[in-house]
Amino acid sequence: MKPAMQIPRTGIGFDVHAFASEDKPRPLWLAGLEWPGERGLAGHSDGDAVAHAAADALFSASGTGDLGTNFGIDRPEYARASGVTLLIEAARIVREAGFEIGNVAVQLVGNRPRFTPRREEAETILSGAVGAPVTVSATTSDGLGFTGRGEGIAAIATAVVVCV
Ligand SMILES: Nc1ccn([C@@H]2O[C@H](COP(=O)(O)O)[C@@H](O)[C@H]2O)c(=O)n1
Ligand SMILES: C[C@@]1(CO)OP(=O)(O)OP(=O)(O)OC[C@H]1O
Repeated sequence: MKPAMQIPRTGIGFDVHAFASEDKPRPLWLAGLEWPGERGLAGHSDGDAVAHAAADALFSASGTGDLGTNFGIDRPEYARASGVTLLIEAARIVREAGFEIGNVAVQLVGNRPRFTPRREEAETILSGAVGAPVTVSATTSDGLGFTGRGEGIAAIATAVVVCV
């Protein structure tokens, strides 16, 4: 007998982190990579907005909450946590809830860092963390808004999961 078709579920995630103030410098971690010479992002964790948006899209698709409910800032173990660590844990939670992950697509919005030269490196690391393809694109906001003024970085993500 033909098995019933599993209808895929989509999810969405969005995250923003401000650049750290100059008197409290931090390294930049974004899309699972360190970016030497670039201004770091503020946050309880390492501020990796790309990894956070990807994790939130996975939680959204699987109905397993969001970043705050799974990794709240009241949890000292997540202080300075890397985005890749959070993404690995997010994928584990999603699979434990009975889903397989199809893919995750993320777009970062910001002037810097110039992302394209390291896109493949980032996609390899993030795909390894999720255990499914993660693609990342980048755009500026044409000089407009907080990303255009260089105050921070935004990332938006979608994910597809299937109940197994
Ligand atoms: N941080 C960024 C932003 C953009 N790119 C690349 O530049 C292309 C053009 O960006 P526009 O915002 O002017 O459309 C974009 O498609 C990316 O390939 C980048 O590498 N890093
Ligand atoms: C990741 C967490 C937890 O360390 O902290 P932040 O680095 O501040 O990141 P954010 O995207 O604001 O939200 C979720 C938090 O729970």
